[in-house]
Order: sequence, then C-alpha cells, then structure tokens
Amino acid sequence: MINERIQTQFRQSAELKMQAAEQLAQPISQAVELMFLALSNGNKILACGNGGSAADCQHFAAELVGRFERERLPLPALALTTDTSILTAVGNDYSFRDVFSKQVQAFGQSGDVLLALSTSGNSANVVAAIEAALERDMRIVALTGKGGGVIAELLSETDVHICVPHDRTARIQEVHALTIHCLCDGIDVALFGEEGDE
Ligand SMILES: O=C(CO)[C@@H](O)[C@H](O)[C@H](O)[C@H](O)COP(=O)(O)O
Ligand SMILES: [Zn+2]
Repeated sequence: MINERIQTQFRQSAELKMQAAEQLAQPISQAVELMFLALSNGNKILACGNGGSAADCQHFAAELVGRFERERLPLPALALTTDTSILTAVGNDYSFRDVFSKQVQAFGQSGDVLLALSTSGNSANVVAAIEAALERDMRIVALTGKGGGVIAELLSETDVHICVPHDRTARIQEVHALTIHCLCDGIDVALFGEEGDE
C-alpha cells in the first residue's frame, strides 16, 4: 500500500518534470542570462522564500558561494532566510510581512537580482520583497506554481517568471529544486563553456 503511494509520487514527480521541461526551458535560460549578466557586472543575487522554499534559497546560495559541479571563484549570493536575529526582530517589531523586504532595502542595489520563491505566488513577505526590489531597480527571477498568484501580476517583461504548471506544493518544490540546479549549471556554462559536461 505505502509502496504504491511512493511509486505514484515518484511517477507524478517524473511526469511533471518531463512536462515542465518543455515549458520552462525558455524562462530558465532567460534567468541564467539575467543572473550571469548581473554577476558579470559585479552585482549580487538575494534569495527569499518560506518553509521548503527557504531551504531552496540556502541551497542556491551555497552552490554559488561554494561551488556547484566545477571549481570556480565564489559568486555573491545571499539567502535572506538565515539570520534569526533579523528575522525575529523584524517579525516581532514590524511584521512577518517585512522580514525579507527590510533586508532587500538594506542589501539590495540597482542591478542586483532577487530570486523569489513561492509555490502559491501569494506569500505576503515574498510579494513585499519583490515590491522593495522593484523600487530599488533590481530584476526579479520568480519561481512559482499554481498560476503564479499575486507575484504573476507584479512582474514585467524585464523580469523572469518560472511558473511550474501544477497545483500541489510538494510537486512544485521538486521542480524548483531541479530549476535551481539548472540555474547553477547554466551559470557555470556561461562562465566556462560546455566542454567536459554530461
Ligand atoms: O515545504 C513545504 C511543503 O512541502 C512547506 O514548508 C511550505 O514551504 C510552506 O508551507 C510555505 O509557507 C508555503 O509558502 P509558498 O510556497 O506558498 O510561498
Ligand atoms: Zn516541502
């Protein structure tokens, strides 16, 4: 019984990935281009999201600051999900809605990229972070699902929206994790070319 459930989940995840590959290859490659350009200009990437998406932010930042699959110089990426003093002070003194936007206001500069993750596209603190980033003339790469929610409404054609075509949070997150690895791989390829791959 449980084995069947597990196999169904693997199958659904794999099927969604195959389906999303076609739809998302284009926006993911646009996101690589946008991020590579920002990094080449000396700008940085800030990342925010809640729960599993907070973990994704940290995963992404670790692969840029440390490394992905190739040896290279550290690249500037910062997860806005990790400083518990900032998160609790801002959450306590202002509101949980402000925990990321205050950090965007503190660290974000024109030309930086905000990687914003929300499976619903509706988390208020991620929406507020996007609004703060747009005010600072930053570019947005949004990873969403469920049609993109409020976030879809905020983005313009200078931003990149990677919206997973599914309604279930877990399945969407699984595609977000793969997308993050595609972003890291794309940035490495932009730096070094495709030689020695696959
Ligand atoms: O990982 C999971 C569920 O798989 C949860 O921790 C999930 O990330 C949290 O419920 C988040 O608060 C959901 O927020 P969002 O993706 O809608 O922005
Ligand atoms: Zn999860």
